[in-house]
Amino acid sequence: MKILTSQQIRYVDAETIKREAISSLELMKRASTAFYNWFIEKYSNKSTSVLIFSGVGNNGGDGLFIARLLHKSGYSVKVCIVEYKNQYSEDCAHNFRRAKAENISIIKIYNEDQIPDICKYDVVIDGIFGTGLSRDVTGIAESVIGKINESGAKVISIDVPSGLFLERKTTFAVKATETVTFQIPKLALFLPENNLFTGNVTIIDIGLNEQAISESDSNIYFTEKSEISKLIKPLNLFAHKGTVGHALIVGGSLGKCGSVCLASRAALKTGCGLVTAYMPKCGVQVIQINFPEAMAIEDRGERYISNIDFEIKPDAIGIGVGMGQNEETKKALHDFLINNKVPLVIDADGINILSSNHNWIELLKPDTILTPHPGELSRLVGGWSDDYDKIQKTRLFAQKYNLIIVVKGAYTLIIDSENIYMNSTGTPALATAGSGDVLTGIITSLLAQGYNPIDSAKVGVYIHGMTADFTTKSINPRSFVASDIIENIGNAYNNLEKIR
Ligand SMILES: NC(=O)C1=CN([C@@H]2O[C@H](COP(=O)(O)OP(=O)(O)OC[C@H]3O[C@@H](n4cnc5c(N)ncnc54)[C@H](OP(=O)(O)O)[C@@H]3O)[C@@H](O)[C@H]2O)[C@@H](O)CC1
Ligand SMILES: Nc1ncnc2c1ncn2[C@@H]1O[C@H](COP(=O)(O)OP(=O)(O)O)[C@@H](O)[C@H]1O
Ligand SMILES: [K+]
Repeated sequence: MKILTSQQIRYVDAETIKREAISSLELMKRASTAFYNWFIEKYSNKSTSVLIFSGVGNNGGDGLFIARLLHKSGYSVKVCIVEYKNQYSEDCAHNFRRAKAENISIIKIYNEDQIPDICKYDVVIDGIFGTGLSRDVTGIAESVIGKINESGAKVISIDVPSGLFLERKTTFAVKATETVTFQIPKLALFLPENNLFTGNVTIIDIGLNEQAISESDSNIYFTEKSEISKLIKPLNLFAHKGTVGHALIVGGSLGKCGSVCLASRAALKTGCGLVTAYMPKCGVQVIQINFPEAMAIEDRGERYISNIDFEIKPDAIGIGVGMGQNEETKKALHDFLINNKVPLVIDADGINILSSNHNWIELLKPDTILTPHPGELSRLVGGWSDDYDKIQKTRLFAQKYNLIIVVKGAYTLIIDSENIYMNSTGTPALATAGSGDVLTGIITSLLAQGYNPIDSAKVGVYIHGMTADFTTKSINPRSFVASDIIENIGNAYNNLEKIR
């Protein structure tokens, strides 16, 4: 699904009205009804008291329409119009008149003293500003947003938290508990630094014209299940272990050999036919005892890798997990990169070694996948001033070296020289030791099975996140560990295959 800018959203809005021959009011009705349906499912008790703050644009129009729907179905509703200017949008003015005629309690707010006691209400709905925000919030809107944030009330924002900029850093906005956004994912809703404003984000369909969305020129995508599902390769009836890919995992050092075990096990559980672990001597017994399905090759180093040398012919290699940064290991990585021709995933210390030897990055073949967490990324591309700057720096880095960078975290970003894919699966349960090692194993396995590098990254990150999504009820997220990801890879495949 494409992630669009506010300007593109306006275009899709206008094109939907034109191509489907509906009025703008009808589109507002669709959006408000979709919000209302979401709301009544979550707050089915009609004694819930609702305070709605509406602006004078179409976001405010939605707020008023929602007020009418809630009032009609028996909820106790009060509306405060935050009149930051006296020129209402046509559809907002229409709904204002209708709401008044329907005897909904409405007040206009021009100064702070008029703001009601927000804490008295069970839920606040925020419809002050939407995607039309064009400058910093000041005046009465600023005061109201300040009061909402101080109140500690449960706040649901319509489309976007009021005050959130879609294309640049936000410093002041409604701090929503939930944001219910209309159909098109907006980049700003999924950036770590905006989580304070957005709370939990839900995307709801409002019937915008799909053709108009697909015509919009965007190279940022929000990954969807249906798209990932189509990428999964079918199994061949005559497959044998030699035809479905051989993954090699290179890593480990004394005390960190578990990382290679996790990555290797994840690789095999993702479906490649063979896995070999390349480890220092101290790791070989560890993996052979813990994971008999894997083969192992011993490096000549006792405690760390000192010379990467093997005769097997793997289809993909994942390197770096638990590897450490001993000088001999660094040289071993350098020599390996000079000679390697096999599709490659680099993680953890592999990335750290490259960060401290920047000219080695040029040794990487096009479409090599790097999987940094935020700390590793900042060493690799340099620091950033905000999330937009982080994305821009990573994009330029990916373009310069022709690489695929998997920026790990909630809503992991997969950035190559042309596109950005934002992952939509996963929960904080994944913030656990070894979770990244498992991801390296999954992506390496997909590469070994013949998926192209960008699909390997997209599918791998998606499956990894799905394992946490499934288990929120069966495993409390606090006690979810990396092995639980591995155990649920099969369930993730089942789920993806179900919708094909
Ligand atoms: N996606 C869709 O297809 C659909 C979208 N819909 C809804 O429409 C919403 C977008 O509506 P919108 O364009 O009317 O913008 P919105 O944010 O309500 O207000 C803009 C007004 O605020 C003003 N203004 C801006 N910044 C300001 C500031 N700092 N301080 C003071 N004023 C400021 C600005 O004035 P101007 O910049 O022109 O001076 C303008 O008057 C969208 O979020 C969704 O809820 C659905 O109804 C239907 C389907
Ligand atoms: N809050 C979160 N929501 C979704 N995914 C997360 C969250 N926190 C971490 N993850 C995922 O968990 C993995 C953690 O990787 P990493 O930090 O390298 O772990 P480790 O070094 O312990 O293996 C990444 O894939 C990341 O995207
Ligand atoms: K809003």
